[in-house]
Amino acid sequence: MKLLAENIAIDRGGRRVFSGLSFDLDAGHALIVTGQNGIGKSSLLRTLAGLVPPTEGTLRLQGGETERSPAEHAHYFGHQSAVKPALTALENLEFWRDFLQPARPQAFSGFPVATDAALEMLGIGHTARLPAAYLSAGQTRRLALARLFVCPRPIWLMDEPTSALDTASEALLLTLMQDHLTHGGMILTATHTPLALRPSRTLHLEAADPADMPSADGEPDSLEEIYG
Ligand SMILES: Nc1ncnc2c1ncn2[C@@H]1O[C@H](COP(=O)(O)OP(=O)(O)OP(=O)(O)O)[C@@H](O)[C@H]1O
Repeated sequence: MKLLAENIAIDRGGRRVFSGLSFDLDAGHALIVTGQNGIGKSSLLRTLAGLVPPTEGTLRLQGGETERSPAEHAHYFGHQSAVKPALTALENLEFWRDFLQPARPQAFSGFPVATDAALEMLGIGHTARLPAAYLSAGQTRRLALARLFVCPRPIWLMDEPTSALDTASEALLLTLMQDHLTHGGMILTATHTPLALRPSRTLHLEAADPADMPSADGEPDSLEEIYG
């Protein structure tokens, strides 16, 4: 399974954010998207999630379920937690389990986790019957993360995934992300915090020229960066 982005351009609010962006990503690998504020990291993830259509270029998933788009193979874990405050933590998770269609192409061996087990796994089992409105910011993020486990999908699109998480939760998140890669999943994550995922490479977005037209260099700096 391989994700291919070819010559992608994205416009937001009538302005070109970047153009000519190409990269690929194999099953079991992470792509860490870096770059200064406003360069287009979130926009790229939202495009991959099917929320912002690219102005130019193509996105393809080789070896995926043929009748489904790359976005339908992906979980988007963005800045908003997509949690309904009036529902309990468990009800929120049951909603997402029933709403989302799992995607399990051949190269991906992720499996569904039961809703209560997913809450336990994220360390918030004791909040299962609480209205989500009563959860702390970090607990709400953990609840949003639990969604990724009740419905297996190979591509995780994660925008600043460590935000609002304490040190222990960050370590847990890293373990879960690494486990996802081990099962043949892919992770594209925009982050300002270094994440020690293996194997991973960096896609650094930067403004390229005096015309201030951002572009991207997807080449890793070194082999250590990929496999170290
Ligand atoms: N809904 C929108 N409408 C218009 N412009 C937008 C919209 N969302 C983002 N933009 C613009 O697109 C550009 C890229 O924003 P984006 O959020 O992708 O950057 P980012 O690299 O993720 O930034 P940060 O590191 O601050 O999160 C910015 O100039 C931003 O103002």
